[in-house]
Amino acid sequence: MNDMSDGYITADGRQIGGVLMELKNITLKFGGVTAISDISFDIRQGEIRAIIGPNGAGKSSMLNVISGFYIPTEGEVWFKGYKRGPMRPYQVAQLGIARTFQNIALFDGMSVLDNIMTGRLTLMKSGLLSQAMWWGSASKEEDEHREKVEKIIDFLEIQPIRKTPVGRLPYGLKKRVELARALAAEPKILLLDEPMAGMNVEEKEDMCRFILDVNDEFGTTIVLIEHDMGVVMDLSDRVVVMDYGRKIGDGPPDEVRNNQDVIDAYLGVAHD
Ligand SMILES: Nc1ncnc2c1ncn2[C@@H]1O[C@H](COP(=O)(O)OP(=O)(O)OP(=O)(O)O)[C@@H](O)[C@H]1O
Repeated sequence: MNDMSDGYITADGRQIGGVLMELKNITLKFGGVTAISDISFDIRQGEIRAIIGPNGAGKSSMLNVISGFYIPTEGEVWFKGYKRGPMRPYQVAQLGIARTFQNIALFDGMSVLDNIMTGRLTLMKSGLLSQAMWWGSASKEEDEHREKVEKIIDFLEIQPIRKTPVGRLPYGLKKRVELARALAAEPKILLLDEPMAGMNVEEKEDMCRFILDVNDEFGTTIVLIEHDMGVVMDLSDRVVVMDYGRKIGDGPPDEVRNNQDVIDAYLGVAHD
């Protein structure tokens, strides 16, 4: 990984593109608590970028800045070459940013298919009223949305449960449905907040495979927070390491793994 101006080639031969999002000198304060302190890094087209760090390091806060949910106290977020201002959630979705949550956020009483359909709401031109008035064209549009959703269902191998209410599914499958819903929005950047949390080994292996396949098949840029170090090191192209709201490492997994500050942070070495 030498000159990164136009991207780089990963160890497994994938082409990573130019900068998609740039976070410049981000500071985020909650009253007297500084959750993020003057952090800068970029996210490149097609990359799998991880954010790691001990509990309370500021990872979730950073994901919320990336998603546009939090406005940084200081610093700038640049996306596709434009400085981003405050945005409403639907504007975030329209920009092509989708996410999954640490605690699953699905509609338990609705089927898998209908839950995934909700991921396409921001892409739907026809509102409920116009669907009622112009059911002909609206249903054509709905057919197109269903077609896209069926492709995602095939891709994530959840055909057998497409009609099942989400509340009846085991944890690992719920997580997969959440991934499917996020993908239904056809995001440019997919944010995954601890996608493996609470999973058994087999479920983790499946989720790893799907994340890699999504990145490979759709070219989706992926940013993830994850506590399982093995998963992070296997999946990620580059890793940002946070500790006490600061950035203490940033680079490919092998580099980060050997960074003394990172080793100290994980071993709980006292700060000066
Ligand atoms: N909404 C909030 N109001 C006040 N303080 C907050 C808020 N959100 C986060 N913090 C504080 O900011 C710091 C960073 O929290 P954050 O949740 O971003 O860390 P994290 O690395 O994601 O932690 P974990 O791995 O435990 O989820 C912590 O000290 C936390 O208490």
